[in-house]
Amino acid sequence: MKTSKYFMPTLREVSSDAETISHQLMLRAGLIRKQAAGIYTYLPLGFKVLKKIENIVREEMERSGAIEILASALQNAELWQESHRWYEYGAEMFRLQDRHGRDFCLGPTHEEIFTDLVRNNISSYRQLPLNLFQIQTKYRDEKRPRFGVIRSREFIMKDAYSFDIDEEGLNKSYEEMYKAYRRIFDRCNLKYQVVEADTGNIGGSSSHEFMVISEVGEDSLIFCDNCGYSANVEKAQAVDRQFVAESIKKKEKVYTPNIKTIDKLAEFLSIESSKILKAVLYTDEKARTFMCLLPGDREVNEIKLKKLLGIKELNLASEEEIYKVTKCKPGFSGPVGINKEVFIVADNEVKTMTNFVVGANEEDYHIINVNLNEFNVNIYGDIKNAEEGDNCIKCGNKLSSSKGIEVGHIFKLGTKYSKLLKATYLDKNGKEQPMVMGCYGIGITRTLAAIIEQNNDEDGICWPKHLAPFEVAVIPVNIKDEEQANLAEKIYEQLKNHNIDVLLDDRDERVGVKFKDIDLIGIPLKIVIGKKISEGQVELKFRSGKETKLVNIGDIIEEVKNFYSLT
Ligand SMILES: O=C(C[C@@H]1CCCCN1)Cn1cnc2cc(Cl)c(F)cc2c1=O
Ligand SMILES: [Mg+2]
Repeated sequence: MKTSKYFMPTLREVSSDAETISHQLMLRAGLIRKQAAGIYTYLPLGFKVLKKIENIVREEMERSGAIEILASALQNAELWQESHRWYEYGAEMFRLQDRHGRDFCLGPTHEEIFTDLVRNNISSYRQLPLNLFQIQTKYRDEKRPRFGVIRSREFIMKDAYSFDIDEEGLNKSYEEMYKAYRRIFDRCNLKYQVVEADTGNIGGSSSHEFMVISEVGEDSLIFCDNCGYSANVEKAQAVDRQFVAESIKKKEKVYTPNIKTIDKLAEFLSIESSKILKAVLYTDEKARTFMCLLPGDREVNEIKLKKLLGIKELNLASEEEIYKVTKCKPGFSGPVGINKEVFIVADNEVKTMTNFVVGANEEDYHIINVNLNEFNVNIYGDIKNAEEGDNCIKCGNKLSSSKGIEVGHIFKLGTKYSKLLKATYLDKNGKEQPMVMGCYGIGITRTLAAIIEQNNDEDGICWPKHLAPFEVAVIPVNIKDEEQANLAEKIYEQLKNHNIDVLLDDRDERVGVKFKDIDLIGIPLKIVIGKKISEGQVELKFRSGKETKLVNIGDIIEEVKNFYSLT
């Protein structure tokens, strides 16, 4: 390919709404262009790398025995009504009607579609296990698309669905996918962590997420360097602290004028925030208001709370709802003296708290030296976020935390969809059984961005060699110099004849501009044709490490093949 005939519109600057380095570089290097909020066009360079990632995914999925299909993006509502999910998802689902007024959605995921396909075409245990996958565009109307293609409203996903006769079969399929995912992300040169994850409302028993370690990641992961325990903070557990028991002190109401936050209260009373009992009021889908209690230095984990109480909708109580329970405005809520009817859930760590501070349910007042006999907790449980510095639930070692970008998520679904959609098979006794399913997703476009997040420097993208949009860039220092231009053309042709994916930068630009562009788009190897031509030599410049090497013209093919270890 020659830059004079190519389409790679590079930019020097990008608008400030590109907050992450991958978003900035994908725009500047001419990989994508924004069509609308959360909707992108992939230009030639971006498309080429996308295809390389897809091929890695395809190869490893097929190696695991999965079979590729391509399902429709348009999905008929009937299937989502059968699975009761048509009304479960609200604004996030892109819905539309066809010319006959029939309801459709643009597929955000394909559990229903794949289950319907298999129930209509598989009927015997002899035809299982089966793992079907696709690489297809997904549509989700994210409330806040951000970070370029990392959280977009239209994205490319590899999604796979496995069908087995029983739990044991599912465990084997799940294990195969787990190994395939490791091979895929290893081949993408990604530094990632596999974490135990929440299954969300997709159902199923357990799931793992593949998290690319990155400060711009929206997910928080907790892990133990010692024993390898790692989990999304949504699900991560830590050892409950046992507070030192003190002898009971005299309870006392104290004036705390306008002190409404834990930190201000701890400072005002010169105590640790863990000596304060934090009370957070929530409402559920039945509009019941209930109170959560945790040590003041803990945060509520709403996913754990919902699971513990079996709640579908959880919202922070409004000022009115708080007033109804505490007869007070927010900031002074506490469990002492409220109506016995109000349901109280407390984190396990509250069990060992003594002489703690609570809101007095009176404006500008708190009560110190309160103890557990002053109120009734309906249920104790783990409703807190595990944090860095907590003790590992598995080995007791100190836990670490980092941010992650979720690039893969695999689920043991069980029989949720096969029961709802009657995807059954006849077992060897001729008895009808529901298939046991798993589902497995990789964000292809998100993986592209994650690779850039982890592979860049001040000059631009530093692709892992085998993922770069071109393998070599041939750059004559001065295209007007006949000898340089001819040699560049010759080298370009020679490389093409050896199946090297080469870009000839034949633009009439200063060499510095060419170097800047080629380094921005991250081509791993530049062959520079300049003054050394008189000694029959050219300069190889390597993108990562920025080293330079003079080679004889006759050795170029050898050198390039060595660099790509193609020999
Ligand atoms: O997609 C999954 C689970 C797995 C992930 C891997 C590949 C197969 N599906 C979970 N999920 C996420 N967002 C959604 C958004 C909408 Cl609007 C929807 F209608 C459904 C879903 C939905 O089900
Ligand atoms: Mg997920």
